[in-house]
Amino acid sequence: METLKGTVDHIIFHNDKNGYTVADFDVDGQMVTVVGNFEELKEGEFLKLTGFWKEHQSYGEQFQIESYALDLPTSEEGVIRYLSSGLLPGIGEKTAIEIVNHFGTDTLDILDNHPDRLSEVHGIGKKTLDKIKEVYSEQKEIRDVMIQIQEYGISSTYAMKLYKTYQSDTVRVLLDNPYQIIKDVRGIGFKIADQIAAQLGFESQNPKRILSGISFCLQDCYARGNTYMTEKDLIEYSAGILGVPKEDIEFQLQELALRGDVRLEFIDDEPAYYPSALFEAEDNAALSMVRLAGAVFETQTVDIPAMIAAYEEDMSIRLDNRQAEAIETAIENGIAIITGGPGTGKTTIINGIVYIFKRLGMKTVLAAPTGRAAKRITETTGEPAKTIHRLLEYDYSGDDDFPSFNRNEENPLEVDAIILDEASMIDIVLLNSLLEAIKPGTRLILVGDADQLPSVGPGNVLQDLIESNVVKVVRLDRIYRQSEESMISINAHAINEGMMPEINNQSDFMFIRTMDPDKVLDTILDLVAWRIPEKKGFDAMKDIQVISPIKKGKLGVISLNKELQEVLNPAADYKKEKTLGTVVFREGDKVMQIKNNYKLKWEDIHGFETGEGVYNGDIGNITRIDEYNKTFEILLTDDKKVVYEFDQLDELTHAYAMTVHKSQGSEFPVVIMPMVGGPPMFLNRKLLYTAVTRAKKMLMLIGPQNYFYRMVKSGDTNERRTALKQRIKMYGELNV
Ligand SMILES: Nc1ncnc2c1ncn2[C@@H]1O[C@H](COP(=O)(O)OP(=O)(O)OP(=O)(O)O)[C@@H](O)[C@H]1O
Repeated sequence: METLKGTVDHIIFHNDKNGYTVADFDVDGQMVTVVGNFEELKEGEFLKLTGFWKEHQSYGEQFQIESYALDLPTSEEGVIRYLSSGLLPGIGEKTAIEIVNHFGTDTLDILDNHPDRLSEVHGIGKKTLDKIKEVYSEQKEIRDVMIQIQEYGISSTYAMKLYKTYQSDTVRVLLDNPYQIIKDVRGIGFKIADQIAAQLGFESQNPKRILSGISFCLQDCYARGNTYMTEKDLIEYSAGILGVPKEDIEFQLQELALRGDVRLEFIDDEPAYYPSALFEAEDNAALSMVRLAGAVFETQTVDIPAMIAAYEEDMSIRLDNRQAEAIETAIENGIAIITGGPGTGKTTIINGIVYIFKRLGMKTVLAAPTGRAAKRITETTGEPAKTIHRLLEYDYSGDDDFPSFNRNEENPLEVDAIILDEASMIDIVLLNSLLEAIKPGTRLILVGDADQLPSVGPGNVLQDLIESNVVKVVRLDRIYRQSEESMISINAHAINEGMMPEINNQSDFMFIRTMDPDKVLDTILDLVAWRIPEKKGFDAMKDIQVISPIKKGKLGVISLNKELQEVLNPAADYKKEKTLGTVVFREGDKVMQIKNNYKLKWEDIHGFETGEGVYNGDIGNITRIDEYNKTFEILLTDDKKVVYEFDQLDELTHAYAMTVHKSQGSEFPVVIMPMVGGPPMFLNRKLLYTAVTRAKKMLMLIGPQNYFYRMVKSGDTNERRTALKQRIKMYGELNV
């Protein structure tokens, strides 16, 4: 390792997201290029850099920075360069020389301790002096704090993040409770805070450490979809992570419960802990469910069979008994659940309910947990559907994990009925928010496929509701989309029942058997880029979607995206590119929005319509990268043009391939999926069933057949620890 001392002369490049910076650095008048990760670097700063020299293919010799610290120059020449670097307002080279001529090597000491003496120098008036004093003292504070925290061995990147949050309080906060930074500083989790604490000399049995470690374990539990952890599991897990005796965990758990951070409950006679917010969500949701389900509607005056008959006539179909029962149940009850596999008529029933409610003069809204799903429902029903976040008027300023909404108990939705499609995707927190905004007398109809993967967020909502036996459930079981040539629906139903489907490569459900992962990859690339577009006329970008059960590895989404980009949109001189970390975004790329952004503006390219809101799962193509304005232009599949700033790039990912979880709620003409091996916890029947049901016209599975077989036979090993079912039963029995 070497050290360099000098002034930041010019920042050539800075990536706001990961801090990657390239700069010209002035070492005693000699310019060198330095590269490294900086939270924020200012031109003019004097730094001590530690790192090593390396040769870059195109740019020659560069200094790669491992760590840095703010420092001060010692030579007169260095001080002149430092003062005139632009860091201090009103000081150019001429004034800097005059200052140093006057004070010599004491200059910085004068600035630190007797800044008023600067007025002795010709050309520095009161205004300039005041400004210099202000900026210099800010600089000094940053320098002092940074020097102090870096002495504890905290890396420069974290040191700057900490300083930005706490400023002059940084050291005090760190010494008092380094675990506090997990809550306050974005991007710092338990593991980093724990390392910092160790460097500060915190013992492993320090109560603050144990409290924070338990919270981390609980958080990890709900990141896996559970709402609680049994006491036994939580103690074992925490003791393992923290490396302390179980008794220490038990003791601090009581402390957390006393503080109200966690909630102790007995579930099936076993003690269990919830993060308090999740307990509230689950318990409130259960209570609201029971209350809504208990609503009685006067429907004697409504001739339901006649209304159904009118709908049948208008649509020229004949509903089967279950379908008719589904509509009746929705009309007669406060809550109804309508569940069924693909092609069993869920959309047909939604249309029927909307049709009848309209005739009854009822105000009805359609909603879905994701933007993609809402869009699809709008397309299939012809009725406008909203995301739940939109419906409830999401408050942007809040925390994404526990969102707050303008529609709530005090300001409920003024509607007569809410139909929620893709209900399997709703998590417990969002369900609770929705229920809070529903006033008595409003009907709630949940439509979905209970056999699909549960929500990404915590809870197992749809299945728990069904199993509670308190809410009315109708299961649609007859498949209508079953024309002779369509094996996708038939096979999806077979998979769902744990039976090996019939595979006949003449149908729309195909399986290509290949053992070698390299071959699987080659086949996918060949199919997407050439064979399917040429032989079947599907568009490689628009119609074909590759999905994968995994993110990492050769057949994971990250690698597939790189490979598919290479064949579908290779680099070319005329295509501009922008790199984010290791990902290259290129004009022409297929990309996907990965979070809901309700403020992002769009413009319909066919008309003058404009609006706001681009949703998690929206797909489009990069049509333009504009280096000058630092923007990206994206054309979404529904012909909306959206302009992103460069610093919003982390809201996008390539969409040549996506995970099965991400594909939930969307459908594609052609779906291609590699078969990969892995634990049944992740690779199970539900996942396969969800993947298969994404395909509308053609499905191709590629890989070893035994992986396929294992998934079909694996059953539902994805059991989550949730207690919505038990709570609904309990409140139901209490007759609240
Ligand atoms: N009772 C019926 N008689 C005749 N055709 C029906 C009947 N019910 C549904 N269909 C037809 O079956 C097809 C599938 O129905 P629908 O789209 O409502 O099912 P779905 O459950 O919403 O499917 P998916 O979840 O796969 O989108 C449609 O073409 C629909 O018109």
